[in-house]
Amino acid sequence: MSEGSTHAKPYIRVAAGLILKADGQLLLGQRPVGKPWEGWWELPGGKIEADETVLQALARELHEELGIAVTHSTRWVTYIHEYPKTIVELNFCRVTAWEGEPHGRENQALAWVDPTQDLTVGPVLPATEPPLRWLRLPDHYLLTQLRSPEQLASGLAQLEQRLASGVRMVQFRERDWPEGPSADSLYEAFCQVLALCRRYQACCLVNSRHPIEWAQQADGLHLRSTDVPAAHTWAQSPGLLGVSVHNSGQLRAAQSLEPDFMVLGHVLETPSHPGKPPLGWEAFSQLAETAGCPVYAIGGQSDATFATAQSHGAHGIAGIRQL
Ligand SMILES: Nc1nc2c([nH]c(=O)n2[C@H]2C[C@H](O)[C@@H](COP(=O)(O)OP(=O)(O)OP(=O)(O)O)O2)c(=O)[nH]1
Repeated sequence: MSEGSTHAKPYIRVAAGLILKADGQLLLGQRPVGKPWEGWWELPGGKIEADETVLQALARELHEELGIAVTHSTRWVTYIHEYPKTIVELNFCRVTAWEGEPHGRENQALAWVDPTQDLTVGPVLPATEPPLRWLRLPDHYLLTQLRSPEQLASGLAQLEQRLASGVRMVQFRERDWPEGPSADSLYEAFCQVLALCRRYQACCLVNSRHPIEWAQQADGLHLRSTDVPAAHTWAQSPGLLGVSVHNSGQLRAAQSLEPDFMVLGHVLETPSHPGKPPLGWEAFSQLAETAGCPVYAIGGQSDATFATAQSHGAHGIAGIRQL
């Protein structure tokens, strides 16, 4: 190393809370005078001490900064951001229950904002922008299963039922369509699915087994893990990008595409992967922690597993049957 060359940047581990009211409002705080980035808005939280877990640090920081006692929090996304002088590992956690009314105990201003709209405060720290974007992702991700022209009408009726009961993100994926994944008859079915999604203001992503042009007509592309290497050579398609992964190698490869989210599984036994051993929740949470973006759990998921999925770091659940 030549004289005067820079030393490695300090690596700071931070726990930051997405404090969410039941109506979706999110709490932001303004960095107080005297701190780096003073006046910028951020998620409440702070540095993790050596002997603390992420959730312990979060609870301590939120008590110190806001005077609240956290009663329910889950890990969400761990995201690494490089600033000019530091590298920050942000352990974003969702906080959905607490005691006390948050108030700035460090002279910081606070604001409840609607994360689905343009922010009424600003600017937010650069590393705080991704989680605000990710919060817009619905927590249920439904995969279609129309199967065949004969079963199309009943498949569409089932899809409409799921949309009517609140599903807001759909992946068009037909593995068994008898005429193949690019057939004209399937394109017609896809157009009907897209129209249904539009009617319910749900977004529709198209699986990469189907023609890329279909994804361009919809709201984004969902890549199979086997299509990740080829995706580097494709022109970037607009909209959301989701990627399916099953192990750490695939997860690393998917990261290079900087997707909006990943789908990881199968977590539990599922009829679509008979005889293949499931990942289980521990492996799921260890892998999800390294993804750097929201992760949906897939495989045996239903409302009965939703809380377990979130307590293992999932953004939400994905599936065909029970969503
Ligand atoms: N709390 C929080 N920190 C964030 C966010 N986004 C982001 O880049 N950071 C960065 C800014 C800082 O470099 C670091 C947090 O450090 P900090 O200085 O606030 O930590 P702290 O509360 O423990 O402060 P101190 O002990 O140094 O006074 O993480 C965010 O949304 N919330």
